[in-house]
Amino acid sequence: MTALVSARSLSYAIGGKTLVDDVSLDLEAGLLTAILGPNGAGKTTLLRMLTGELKPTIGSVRMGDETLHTIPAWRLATRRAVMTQATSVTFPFTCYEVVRIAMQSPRRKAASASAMDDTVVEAMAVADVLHLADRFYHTLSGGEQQRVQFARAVCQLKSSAQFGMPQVLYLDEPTSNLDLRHQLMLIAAARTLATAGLAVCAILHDVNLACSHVDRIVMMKSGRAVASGRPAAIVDRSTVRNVFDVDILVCEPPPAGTPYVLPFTQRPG
Ligand SMILES: Nc1ncnc2c1ncn2[C@@H]1O[C@H](COP(=O)(O)OP(=O)(O)OP(=O)(O)O)[C@@H](O)[C@H]1O
Repeated sequence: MTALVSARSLSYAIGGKTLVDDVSLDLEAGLLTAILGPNGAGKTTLLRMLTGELKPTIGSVRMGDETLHTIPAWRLATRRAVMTQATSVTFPFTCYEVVRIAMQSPRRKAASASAMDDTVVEAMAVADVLHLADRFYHTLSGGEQQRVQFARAVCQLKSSAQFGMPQVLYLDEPTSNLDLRHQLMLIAAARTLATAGLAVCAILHDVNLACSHVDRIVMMKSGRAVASGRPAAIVDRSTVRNVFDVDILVCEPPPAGTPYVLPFTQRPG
């Protein structure tokens, strides 16, 4: 399969500290990839290089046959969307307005007002926030705000689909504030988007959720990718112990797409 995004030998250093060290990965259309690892492992720094927000100190990111940093911002916005960890909105926008902002690309082909509304409504329905459309964003709970941000990212890509370019969706800890049902809903929505042809890349902390729902996992520790591949191929007792310093009691691969609970115990000493 051809990679939509190809990162080679990415390193990022600041103030004499190397945050990401020689990481290579491919993101392919149709696949949901999770980046896992402990706090401070370099996951967000890696994601920010993949999205183009940070320029690697060493290495390069290619999107299709172009180098990421040569793609103009307006065109990049039609090809990749990013849901960041926390997004505050200063002005008293409604949720509908927060999602609709994602459609306001200056190079967007003219669309009728009703067509715009349809895309916003569709994205809000995917994130289960349609019932919050008229609420002020700043009055929502953390989990509700997170789902609105997911809708915003989905809206950005759906409204750019008319350009016919391959698209990538990046999600930085998209389930961190969500209840169990909405965690499963969001990961299922991400999977549906991947099945529809997007490359989806999500930073997750829930190893269970990743094992049962994603196609590929990249495990990071201390800035390096220490394992990558299919969940069943790389998530075992020794990898989890090495990366998270936690012993797994049971590690049975679940049936595809089903949630399950993996009992953990803290390593003694
Ligand atoms: N601008 C910076 N200057 C110095 N250190 C930084 C800077 N940005 C991040 N770091 C450090 O780099 C390391 C990696 O940060 P990063 O946010 O990529 O980790 P992460 O794996 O996403 O962690 P988390 O799971 O906690 O979100 C952390 O130790 C962080 O404190």
